[in-house]
Amino acid sequence: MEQRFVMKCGGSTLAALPASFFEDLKGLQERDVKPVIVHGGGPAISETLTKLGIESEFVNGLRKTSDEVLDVVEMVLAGRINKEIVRKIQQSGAKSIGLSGVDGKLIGAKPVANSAEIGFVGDVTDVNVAIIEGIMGMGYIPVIAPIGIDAAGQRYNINADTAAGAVASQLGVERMIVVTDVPGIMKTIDGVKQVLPIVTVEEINAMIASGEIYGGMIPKVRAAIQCIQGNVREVIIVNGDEPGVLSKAVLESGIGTRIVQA
Ligand SMILES: Nc1ncnc2c1ncn2[C@@H]1O[C@H](COP(=O)(O)OP(=O)(O)O)[C@@H](O)[C@H]1O
Ligand SMILES: CC(=O)N[C@@H](CCC(=O)OP(=O)(O)O)C(=O)O
Repeated sequence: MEQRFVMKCGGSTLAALPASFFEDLKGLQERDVKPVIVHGGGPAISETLTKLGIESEFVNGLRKTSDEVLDVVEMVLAGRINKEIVRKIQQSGAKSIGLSGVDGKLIGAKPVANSAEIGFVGDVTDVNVAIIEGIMGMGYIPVIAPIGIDAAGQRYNINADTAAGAVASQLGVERMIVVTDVPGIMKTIDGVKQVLPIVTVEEINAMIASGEIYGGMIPKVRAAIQCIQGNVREVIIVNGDEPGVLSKAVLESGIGTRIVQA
């Protein structure tokens, strides 16, 4: 039976993903396990902003986004990174279509609560699920850049973990896989730093409060909590470097960190 999952690929790991990662993805698709990809690209955006001499800063993990910054975010995410992923999937022999949340009003957005401080950063209001399902129905893997749009046509920069969580929730997939540059949520126990195989919402909240979860891990766990409080069964955080990581996450257990309802 067909099984669908959302995969979020972080900018921390994208450039380093080996060809075998995309072959693994193709293998899953052949087994009727259908992916939808939402990607980030934070480091590439920062690099391009620096090259262009445009200042940018993060406030609580979100990039302060002026109109000028927004142009660069869209150019890098919807242009370079999105097409790079589509090309790599196609090289593996699978079919793929890349688009941003602006295309077909795929990701509806509104300004975040503190937009007066951080500018054109958005929260997701709705996801045009029919477009994603249409692309999947034609046998293509959708690759989505996290730019949103509101009814007036204004664009917003959306954190990629947040966008992926919203897509997973609204598609009603069984699982979301978050591919990043660490093997899961780490915790130091008895002086030894280790990956937690499974965590609950309560444990995550305690780890944020204690500072054991910080920085880029925060939007991931927040998006995960939102997902599993809806009808997504589990969110798995894994390292893209690990050989065969996707099939291990989907078909087996015992890889990365699983975030589940208590
Ligand atoms: N408890 C934790 N376990 C693992 N990584 C953590 C933890 N808390 C914070 N992090 C940080 O989160 C980073 C991943 O987030 P980020 O750099 O934003 O990646 P991505 O580009 O994949 O979204 C890790 O590299 C690590 O520095
Ligand atoms: C609002 C906001 O911060 N948007 C992010 C979008 C990209 C992203 O989230 O990329 P990663 O997954 O690689 O971090 C940014 O501008 O960097």
